[in-house]
Amino acid sequence: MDETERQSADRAGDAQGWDTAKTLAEALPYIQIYDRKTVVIKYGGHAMGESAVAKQFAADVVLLKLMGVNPVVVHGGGPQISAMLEKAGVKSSFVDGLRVTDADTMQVAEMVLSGAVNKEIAHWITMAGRKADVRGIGLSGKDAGLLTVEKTRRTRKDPDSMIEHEVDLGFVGEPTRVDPKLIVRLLESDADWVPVIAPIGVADDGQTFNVNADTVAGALAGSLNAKRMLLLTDVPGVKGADGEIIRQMTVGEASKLIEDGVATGGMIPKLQTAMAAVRDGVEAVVILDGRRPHAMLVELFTEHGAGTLVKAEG
Ligand SMILES: Nc1ncnc2c1ncn2[C@@H]1O[C@H](COP(=O)(O)OP(=O)(O)O)[C@@H](O)[C@H]1O
Ligand SMILES: CC(=O)N[C@@H](CCC(=O)OP(=O)(O)O)C(=O)O
Repeated sequence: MDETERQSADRAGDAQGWDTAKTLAEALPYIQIYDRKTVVIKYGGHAMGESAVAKQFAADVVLLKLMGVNPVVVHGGGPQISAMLEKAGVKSSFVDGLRVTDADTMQVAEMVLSGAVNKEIAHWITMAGRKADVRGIGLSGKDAGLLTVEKTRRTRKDPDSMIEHEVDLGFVGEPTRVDPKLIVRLLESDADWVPVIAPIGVADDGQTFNVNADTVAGALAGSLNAKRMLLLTDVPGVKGADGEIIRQMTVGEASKLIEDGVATGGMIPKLQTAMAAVRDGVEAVVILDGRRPHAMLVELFTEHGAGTLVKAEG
């Protein structure tokens, strides 16, 4: 509290201040667990919603940084790409939650992801952290050779002939190599830098690819040996067959949800990413509602947690 606030505060009825202090004190064990640990945060396009919500997200990221966590933000922007494509009169379709990406779509996707969305999030982090010199740094998988990809292959069985044929997704890629040197340098620096990464990758021949943002977050979390990966989306967690949110599940249970068709659309790459990240050594992945103010803080710093946690078997 600064001096002006102190003068105007109603000191007699300040029970709220004591509650706040109690909450902070109770967070101490969790603050120590995450001290100087890397937490990869995937911020989905659906979670961004209105700018007030996104600004609140940026403020929470700054708070995490000042509490000693090393947040790395990977963002999506699916709905924002769709809106821009619609304006341009370009039709878009999805296969298993992945956008079929022709050359025109690729151009729009990169413009929206690396241009508009990336710079906006990095800027809001810088704005929210300016008094403490916390700075957002906007990058994409193209910068410093961060993300190498190869073309994603998908096959489908024709229901009549039962013959498998390839579905061409165009310029959709999946990570083959992550070179996290630049990110590690940024995190190790004494400066409070927060990397913000757009999900664009480059193939060995130099071609630019559109990559699902969950997949990028997972690959990066694995290569950084992150303590946690948080997937912020527009649902309170993963729903089971009964429609209830599942609080915790193993990698095997996550796989079964996809097999049984309980997880569909965008939830498929999310769960596949969570499973791969856990197998790569990320301690746990949490899928949670990014539209709810302070969801990340509830997950990391309270005993309740938020959303659905995916962890290894046993
Ligand atoms: N079992 C499930 N539990 C929760 N959400 C699910 C499930 N199956 C499919 N979904 C869908 O997945 C969506 C989240 O994925 P997506 O739209 O790609 O989000 P984002 O843009 O945040 O990455 C939810 O809004 C929901 O409609
Ligand atoms: C290949 C593919 O599907 N790429 C995504 C990239 C953005 C993304 O993943 O955004 P969300 O996290 O908001 O869904 C797309 O074009 O929509």
